[in-house]
Amino acid sequence: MVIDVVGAGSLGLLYGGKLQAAGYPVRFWTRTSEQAEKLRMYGLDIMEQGAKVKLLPEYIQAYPISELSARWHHQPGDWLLLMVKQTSIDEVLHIMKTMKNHLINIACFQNGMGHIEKIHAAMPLSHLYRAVTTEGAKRVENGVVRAGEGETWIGRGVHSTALQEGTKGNLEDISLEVLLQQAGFNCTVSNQIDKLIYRKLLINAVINPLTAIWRITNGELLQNEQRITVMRQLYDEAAAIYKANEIILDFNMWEEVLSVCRSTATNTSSMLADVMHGRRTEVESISGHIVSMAQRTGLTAPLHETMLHLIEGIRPEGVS
Ligand SMILES: NC(=O)C1=CN([C@@H]2O[C@H](COP(=O)(O)OP(=O)(O)OC[C@H]3O[C@@H](n4cnc5c(N)ncnc54)[C@H](OP(=O)(O)O)[C@@H]3O)[C@@H](O)[C@H]2O)C=CC1
Ligand SMILES: CC(C)(CO)C(=O)C(=O)O
Repeated sequence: MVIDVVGAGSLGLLYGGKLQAAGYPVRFWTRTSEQAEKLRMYGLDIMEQGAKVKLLPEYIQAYPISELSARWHHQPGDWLLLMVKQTSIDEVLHIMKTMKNHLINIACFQNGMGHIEKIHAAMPLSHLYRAVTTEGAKRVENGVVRAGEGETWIGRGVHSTALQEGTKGNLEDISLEVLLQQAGFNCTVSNQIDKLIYRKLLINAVINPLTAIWRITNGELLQNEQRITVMRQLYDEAAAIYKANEIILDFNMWEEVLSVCRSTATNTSSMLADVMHGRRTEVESISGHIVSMAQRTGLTAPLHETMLHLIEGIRPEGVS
């Protein structure tokens, strides 16, 4: 059993680190040789609930992504956990192009939408799984902090590679579920993964751009009426677009949005973190996706489109 973790950032280090700590061989694939070298030299600290687990350097397998294809052909992995951001998907797929004729079990953890179609086009023989998680991971010097223990759901969305009932895919679902459970994640296989993805998309589309524009934590969104009014307007616009696209969510989504703000009150949203570090954000796959969904059904999404332009407009200078 070999698990490849592509992208050794917050989520990659948390999942990869905990899988390795549970005894599964993990290979980390990093963007730079420097990060791979550092992991091999210092090991990896995983901090959760005030305790620290140290993965010793001699047990760490970390390599630059440029070596993925050659090493994978020499020793194929059983699972590939794709843990880069939406903004790095094209680059990673370009690097993986010599692996396109292989069947690889790929679990995709990205927030936002649009990546599965791209990955499917580039890796047509692979089995693609969507993963949604409410874990909170934060990369720190030589390690990662599990900021909030959440839930992880995995499944095959309707847009993923079609698999017939009873084929290997179902067994693979279970095996990844078990691996993640043994590593200490609250993980379930879901046959409603698309619903969960759309649920997360709506939450991200309301919370992320506003926290990034106002530079506030998720909890601070609820601290005055003006903020809640704009959140509600974004929510209502998205809800109408979901309805037109026949996406029915069973949950009371407005309550869910408020509840996520409360349960992650002290979080810096991922979009705010990206803006503050001058990185590209995932806004195109979040607000941009809501705009595309509106266009598909002859609607408009003026508020989400404005969010898209406001966030994209922060680059290239950034905001100090
Ligand atoms: N963090 C969290 O708690 C959660 C994150 N997510 C989602 O998970 C995804 C990953 O998020 P997160 O871990 O926070 O992001 P990070 O930015 O912390 O990690 C992404 C990692 O990918 C690396 N990377 C970029 N390009 C490449 C490449 N070409 N090859 C290999 N590695 C590459 C980056 O390297 P470098 O640093 O060198 O640029 C970085 O280490 C996002 O879509 C996010 O929305 C979902 C739920 C929770
Ligand atoms: C749920 C939320 C808003 C938590 O911070 C998130 O997913 C993000 O920051 O991207």
